[in-house]
Amino acid sequence: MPCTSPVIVALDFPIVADALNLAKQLDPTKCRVKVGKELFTVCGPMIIDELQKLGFDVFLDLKFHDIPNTTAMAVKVAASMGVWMVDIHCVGGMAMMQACRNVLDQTKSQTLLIGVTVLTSLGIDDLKQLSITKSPEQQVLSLAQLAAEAGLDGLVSSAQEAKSLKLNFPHLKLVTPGIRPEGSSKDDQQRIVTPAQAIADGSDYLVIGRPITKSENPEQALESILASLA
Ligand SMILES: O=C(O)c1cc(=O)[nH]c(=O)n1[C@@H]1O[C@H](COP(=O)(O)O)[C@@H](O)[C@H]1O
Repeated sequence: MPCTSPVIVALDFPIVADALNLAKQLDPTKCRVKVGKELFTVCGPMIIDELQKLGFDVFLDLKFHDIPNTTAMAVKVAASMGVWMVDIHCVGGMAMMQACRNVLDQTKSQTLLIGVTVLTSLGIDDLKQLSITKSPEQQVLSLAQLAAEAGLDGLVSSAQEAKSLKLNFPHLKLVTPGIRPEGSSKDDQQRIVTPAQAIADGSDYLVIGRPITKSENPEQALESILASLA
């Protein structure tokens, strides 16, 4: 059965057995899974294969950012593993984003190409330190414009920007981390939104890690998030 759930569970683990143990507690019709830098660095492509065998769509979140050729070749290899979604940093620039778009088009890949705008761990003061004088929302919208022109399939941002992004870029998929159910710890995230609010504001996919993976009962945590969306 294809997955219609908006939830993507971030499998941020340093040990492959722990990641697979968590995945086995989840139903692939009720969520997708994300493999990020920690898990991929420890175990490489085998984890993609294992999760696909369990029936999951996999978002390979390595946030590629390099010169255009290097990034495009990395995206090409990622897509050849049959991942559902892959991401790149929009700040890599137009030529880099276009090179990634072209390589996926040339190989007729179905993998969704998503551009990371402003990380959800960053607030206005962090942007100032980076000599960015725009607000997070203005910066997200500027990068989204470039991503749209480059032909990307979607964007990663906080759900705090979802309303304006959906209004301006209705054809782009919005992937929003920094999701925190009411009362849960903010951890290192700054621009947080509850699951229900994120969906109400136009998010297509909610990336959720610790509120599910660190819960005593991850399956129940996922169920209660899904129930809050119903
Ligand atoms: O690309 C991402 O997935 C991502 C982008 C972003 O701006 N913020 C962000 O938190 N993420 C990822 O989303 C996940 C969030 O995890 P939790 O904070 O535990 O819910 C982590 O795996 C992050 O790497």
